[in-house]
Amino acid sequence: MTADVSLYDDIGGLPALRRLSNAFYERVLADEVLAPVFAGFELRHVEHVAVWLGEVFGGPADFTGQLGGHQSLLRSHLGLEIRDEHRTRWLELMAASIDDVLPGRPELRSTLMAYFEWGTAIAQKISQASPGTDLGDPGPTPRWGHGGLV
Ligand code: HEM
Repeated sequence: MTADVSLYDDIGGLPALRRLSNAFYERVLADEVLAPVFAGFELRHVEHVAVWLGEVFGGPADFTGQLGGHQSLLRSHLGLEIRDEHRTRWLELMAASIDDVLPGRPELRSTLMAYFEWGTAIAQKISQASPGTDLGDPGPTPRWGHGGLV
C-alpha cells in the first residue's frame, strides 16, 4: 500500500474499525483472564475504541474533539493494574479480531499489531498509577501510519 493512503482508509474507515472493536470486545468479555479487568464495561466503549483508533490511524480527530483526547484515553487506564498476562491476552484477542475482520492482509496486520504492542505497553505502565493521578500534559493523540509512529 502506498504511503499517501492513510492507514485509516486502508483499513476501511470507521465502519471497519467498529467491526474490529466489536469483535475484540466480544472476545474480551468472554475471556476468563480479561473479563475481570473489564468489569466496568459499558457498551459505548466499543464506539469509543473505534473512534480512538480512527484518529490514531489518520482519520478524523474526533476522539480529541468529542471524547476528551489523549489525556482522557490515558486516564481510562489508571488503577487497572494491568499485569503481563493481561497485556499478552489483550494482544492475542486483538490479533484474532484482526484475522476475523481484515483477513488476508498480513502487512496491514503487522502494522496494526506494531501499534497495539506499543500502545498496550503504555496502557500497562499507566495502569499501575492510582485513579486521579495527575498525568500532566501527554501531548496530542499519537498518529500511526504504514511506517509506524508518525
Ligand atoms: C493500544 C492499546 C489500547 C487502546 C488503544 C485502548 C483503548 C481504550 C479506550 C479508547 C478506552 C476508553 C473507553 C471509554 O471510556 O469509553 C479504554 C478503556 C479501557 N481499557 Fe484500554 N486500550 C488499550 C490497552 C488496554 C489494555 C492492555 C488493557 C488491559 C489488559 C485495557 C483495558 C481497558 C479497560 C478495563 C478500560 C475501561 C473501560 C472499558 O471497560 O472498556 N486497555 N481503552
